[in-house]
Amino acid sequence: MSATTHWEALLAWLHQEHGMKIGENDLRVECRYRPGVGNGLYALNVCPPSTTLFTVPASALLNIKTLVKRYPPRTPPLSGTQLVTLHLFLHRPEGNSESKDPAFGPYISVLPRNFDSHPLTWQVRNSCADLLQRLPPSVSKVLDIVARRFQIDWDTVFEYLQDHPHVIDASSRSDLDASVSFTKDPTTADDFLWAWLNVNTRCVYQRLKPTGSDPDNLTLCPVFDFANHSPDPPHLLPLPSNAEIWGTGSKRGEAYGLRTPPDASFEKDQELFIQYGAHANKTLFAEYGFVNAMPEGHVLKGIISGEVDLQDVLEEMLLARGAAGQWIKSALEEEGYWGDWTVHSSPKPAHPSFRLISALRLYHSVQVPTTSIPRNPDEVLDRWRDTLMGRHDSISPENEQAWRGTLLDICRKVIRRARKTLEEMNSSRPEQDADGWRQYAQDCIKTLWREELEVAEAVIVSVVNGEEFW
Ligand SMILES: C[S@@+](CC[C@H](N)C(=O)[O-])C[C@H]1O[C@@H](n2cnc3c(N)ncnc32)[C@H](O)[C@@H]1O
Repeated sequence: MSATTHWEALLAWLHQEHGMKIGENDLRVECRYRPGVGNGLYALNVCPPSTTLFTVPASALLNIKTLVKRYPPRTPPLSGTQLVTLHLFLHRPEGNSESKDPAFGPYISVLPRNFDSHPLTWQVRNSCADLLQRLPPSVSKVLDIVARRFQIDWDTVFEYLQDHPHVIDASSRSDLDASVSFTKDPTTADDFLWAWLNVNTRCVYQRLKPTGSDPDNLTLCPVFDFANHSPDPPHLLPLPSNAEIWGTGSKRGEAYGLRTPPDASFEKDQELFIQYGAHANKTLFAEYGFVNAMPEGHVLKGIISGEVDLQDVLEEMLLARGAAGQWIKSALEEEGYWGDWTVHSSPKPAHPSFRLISALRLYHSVQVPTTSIPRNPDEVLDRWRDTLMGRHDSISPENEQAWRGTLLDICRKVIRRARKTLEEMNSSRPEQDADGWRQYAQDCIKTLWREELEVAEAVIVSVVNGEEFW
């Protein structure tokens, strides 16, 4: 089936099976394909502010409410992510054919058929080492966290299938039999990964449970999940929810959809975006497999906001300080200042985060390069804590000068390694692949390094200009 036929089949299913209104005043968007980004949502006509673009009935959503009764219970229950992933896993389309799921088949059939270009796929399959090795350390770290989440969900669902092998009988696939619940072979893991990535890259927040922060408040919503991300407004907004307004959660789930914001209208044929949270590029890449576009120089000039996470650099520095480093690490952990040490290109001037400044202040509270613990630890810590609490602006002028100097060294190091990797990547030809995604992935990785380079350059300018940061 072509993309257009898939879209039409999806609309027919939403209308006929779920009673969704698809007249021109009820469905004001259409799915269209754009190379590099895939499918997206486009306005069929001019859309004034505060216009409902479409409403998908609750019964057509894939979430804990619509699925829980279909599967035997477990204690503790499968999470929303695990349940939706299990359902997709059991009804994955075979080859180029359609999903045979009698309940959600036409929806499952429009989902991406593979995630070869997603970095989690490389990590789980142990493939594309050339790309994985080129990731900035901070991106590898986020990817490891995503991979751990995937592994926990896969282990849990696998265990569930072992306890309930007859669940496999509900699968509409011809290639799944009960043996799946006994062997965790790579093909089965790959099927589960496909399902999990669909959930992780396409689920949206929907208030289903009484507590707003419940991790099961997520849903796969047809049509909605064609919306791509843009860091810049205007963004479409989810339809208001009664469950959210009353703070109650929703017994059977609610219809869901999108509307235009109160302060923006959209032209006919314009692509319509949502914002997948205010994520840094490293998170967008590890979770969703893409990065925000960054024209050269825009981060350096502060036109686009860039961020670098310096965890690996600081950890290396602390390791080199022996017992003193270990002592500093413990103090940072105890005060809740361990990690999340970042530098930013905007708002101007480019600057280190307060957490980074604080870590560097403590680092220099023990004379560098001394490797032994200070003789007056309480005194050292008290003076440092005064800066955390705002009782003092600094530990001392010498300490300020020292951490600013170290920040310059760190930025120079970041620039060196970014330049080196970019040069290597520019001089090596990417491996060819049939779908052409490798070039796209390489470009994303280069953007990640360029962000590191430009943020570090901008911070050097700030330090050299004597900017005060707080
Ligand atoms: C919710 S889906 C959006 C629809 C998707 N493009 C499709 O083809 O079905 C999220 C995925 O779309 C892609 N995507 C979203 N926003 C993007 C953007 N600004 N640039 C590139 N890819 C984007 C990423 O692959 C992401 O994992």
